[in-house]
Amino acid sequence: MGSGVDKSVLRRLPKIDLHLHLDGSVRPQTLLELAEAEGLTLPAADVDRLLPFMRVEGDCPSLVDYLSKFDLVLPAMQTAYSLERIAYEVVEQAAEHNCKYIEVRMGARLHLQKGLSLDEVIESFVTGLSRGEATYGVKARGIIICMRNHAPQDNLEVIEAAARFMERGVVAVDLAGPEDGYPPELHQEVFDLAKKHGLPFTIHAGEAAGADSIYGAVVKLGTNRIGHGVRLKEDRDLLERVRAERIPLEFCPISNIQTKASTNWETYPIREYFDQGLLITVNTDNLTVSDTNMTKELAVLTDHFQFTLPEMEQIMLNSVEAAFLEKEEKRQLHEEIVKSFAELL
Ligand SMILES: O=c1[nH]cnc2c1ncn2[C@@H]1O[C@H](CO)[C@@H](O)[C@H]1O
Ligand SMILES: [Zn+2]
Repeated sequence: MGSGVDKSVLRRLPKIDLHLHLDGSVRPQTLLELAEAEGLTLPAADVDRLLPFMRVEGDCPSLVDYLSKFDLVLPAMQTAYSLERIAYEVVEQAAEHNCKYIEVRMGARLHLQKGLSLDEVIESFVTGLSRGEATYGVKARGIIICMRNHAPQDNLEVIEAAARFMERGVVAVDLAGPEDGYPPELHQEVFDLAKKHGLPFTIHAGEAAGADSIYGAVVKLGTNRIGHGVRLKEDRDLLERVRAERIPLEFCPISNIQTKASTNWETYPIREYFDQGLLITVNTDNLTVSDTNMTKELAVLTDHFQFTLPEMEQIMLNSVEAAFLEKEEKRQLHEEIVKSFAELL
């Protein structure tokens, strides 16, 4: 198997990661230090022993099981200092894999447990991203997540807060969390408000639930992008519409297998969708929880799906098209990707 792409080349390729959760990407060493400073109890006192509690190991039965991993880190993400630091370190980790542009997402309401306001949470987050961008030269923007299991009323406040940061690094909003039992339509009003503010959005759909969930996101809510969308092939008409409208799919291969969006690589539809002309992008989802990075994700493409370097370049250019950036910023990013690939090929 494999398409003969040299693994050392994969790390050096220029990359874009559009689907990356802040709380799923905390370094274990950072969690240890934050817990120590804040007097929080952890199940282990060193990195090696802590890691199994932070990432999915072996078989993970479902998305709900996967999401339980986030309970461990959230208590240590309740201060301006920790949010700023973790955001900065996500940019640092992206730089290690030659990412040129990343969109990092966070559920603002998950960080209110120690008295921070929504605005303070978002402020700390975008400050960390900009400090990371200034240090590492990785362009970093923020997406603010509404949780599907939170009341729409609470999510309306999240949208209002996100809108106040549109000039300071927030480029979009999202809907995440447990998919079964929480169809996108529950939050129709929330995303209508995002539209009113001119805030684009992406919706997690077609990961744990089927094509109905993607239908809700695309047809009812009018989403700009789809988080995952793996199960799109269950509705051929909808697939055709997503293709024709060039609605990007944010695939996260390693996470998608862990959460059982597909049971194995044989049934994972990335090659099929790519060849059909869907706007496929490849992303990490959660660096720590999924024990991944962009180099590993690209290795999956060569090892299991025989993607060639020019095809990987196309995937990165799809990400440029899908990015929540202004036209001129996209033009520059496009140029940078093409130039770096030309130097490496
Ligand atoms: O793959 C995913 N699907 C759905 N929800 C997710 C995924 N990864 C993380 N989160 C959820 O988003 C919250 C904010 O980052 C996390 O706390 C987790 O509940
Ligand atoms: Zn996600």
